[in-house]
Amino acid sequence: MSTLVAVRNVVKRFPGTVALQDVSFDINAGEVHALLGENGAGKSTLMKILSGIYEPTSGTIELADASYERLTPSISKAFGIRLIYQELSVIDHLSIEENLFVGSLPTIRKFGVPVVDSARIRQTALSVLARVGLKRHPATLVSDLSISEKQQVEIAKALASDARIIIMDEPTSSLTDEEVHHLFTVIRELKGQGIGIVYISHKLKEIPIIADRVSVLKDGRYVGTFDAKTTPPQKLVASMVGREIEHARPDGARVDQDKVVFAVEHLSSRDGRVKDVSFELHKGEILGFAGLIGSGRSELMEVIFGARARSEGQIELNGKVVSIPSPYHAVKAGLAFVTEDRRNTGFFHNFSIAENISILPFVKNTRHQVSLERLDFAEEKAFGTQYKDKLRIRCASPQQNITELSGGNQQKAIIAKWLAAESDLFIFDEPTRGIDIGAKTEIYQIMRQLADAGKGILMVSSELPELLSVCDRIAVYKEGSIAAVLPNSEATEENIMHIATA
Ligand SMILES: Nc1ncnc2c1ncn2[C@@H]1O[C@H](COP(=O)(O)OP(=O)(O)OP(=O)(O)O)[C@@H](O)[C@H]1O
Repeated sequence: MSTLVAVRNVVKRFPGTVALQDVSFDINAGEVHALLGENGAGKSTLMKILSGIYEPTSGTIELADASYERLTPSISKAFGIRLIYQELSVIDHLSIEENLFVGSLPTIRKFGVPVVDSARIRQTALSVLARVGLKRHPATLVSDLSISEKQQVEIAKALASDARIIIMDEPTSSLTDEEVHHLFTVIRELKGQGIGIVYISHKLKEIPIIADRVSVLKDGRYVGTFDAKTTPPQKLVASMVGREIEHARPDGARVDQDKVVFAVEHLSSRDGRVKDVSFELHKGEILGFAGLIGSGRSELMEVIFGARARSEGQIELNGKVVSIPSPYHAVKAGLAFVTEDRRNTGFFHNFSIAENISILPFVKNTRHQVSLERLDFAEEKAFGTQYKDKLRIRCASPQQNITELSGGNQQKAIIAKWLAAESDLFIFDEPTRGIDIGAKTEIYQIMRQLADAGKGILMVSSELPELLSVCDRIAVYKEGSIAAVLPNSEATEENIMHIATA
């Protein structure tokens, strides 16, 4: 197999952080090369260097026969390197074919004037959609597609512009099992066509199924490259984390069945997405919500949090009916919501880590409008340092802008924000998406500690093993309502899926 790209001894320093320290990595034509590492290990930084977004501090990048000290986005693009982010970048209000050619519309000259070459667009669109197995008309609006179809559009877009290397960052994080299966079929097709795939994932079980080689980064350093099919997962974990991972299983002994800390009665949303939902949460209990992607679990959490209009029903927190017409009221009432859409609703982009963590206690404890003069900067700094240490947030300092953190560390900062607000009821929606295996366990332990301290915990997850290992009871959600609630002792992946799809 020929080497398409080789990164040699790359170092990347940011102020206060060494993101990559002497890292080498290469990609062959027709292979899937997985990249593993804990949150903040340097995976995204390495990929951004390959895309020409970041300039390495030192080291070289070899493309075919030429060697570069840095790539620019145009060199990277011209060579055929394409990066597909976890949060897809397709444009909803354009059609599939318009998305495929955004920024590079092919033109022809008619009467001496350049006009869009619609025939070529249609022809190329049909050909690349067939390559990714997307059975949709090219004129379909992207807003009408599912997440997995949008992802296929992104891959098709890479193919339409002659990709030689496609980097996929956590491509299965929002897909159902069936969609993952389809994606793997597409990846195998692309391999067969000689395309090199870089596959970033925190899901270890995917590695032997889809990858040929796997490289591991730890704290910005290159650990090694292994055969993806034969290397035992424990060896990969050990090289990635450097310690044994324990799993927190609920024992249920601390659940007080007689004390209800949170109750929802006959809750419905105005838009009909949530239909007459009732449940109770007991002291010390973690209640999980299983269901298919799109079954409406997040919508239920939004209604509870006042972010989606309620038509009927009531909510009780610690025995008192609470009025939650908006998220502001939810915060005031003591609710916390770690949303699944981290980038858009998780944090304030222009704020530091410390500011993000300390903003809610301030909002919660003041009757006044938030104004800069009222902020206590010493307290803010103290909050930042306290939670950075408590949740082991990997950052140069709590004063760093939150957008500079790796995805997983941003998630920890979001959890810190709600812990700092001393909330009473925590809603965790897909809390470990994009989170590494070590940090996942830390998040489960935080959830268990909160439950033990008498806080209510609701957890939505599409990872059934995670729900089974963390939750005391699991509500199976289907088409906007709860179809069944199973105690952990009776719940299995099979019976949950059976109820969710019946
Ligand atoms: N623009 C930046 N400015 C400062 N530091 C940065 C910047 N980008 C990344 N870093 C730091 O570099 C380190 C590596 O981050 P990177 O995003 O590459 O990690 P990752 O392995 O992709 O993690 P994750 O699995 O959480 O996405 C982190 O400590 C991060 O805070």
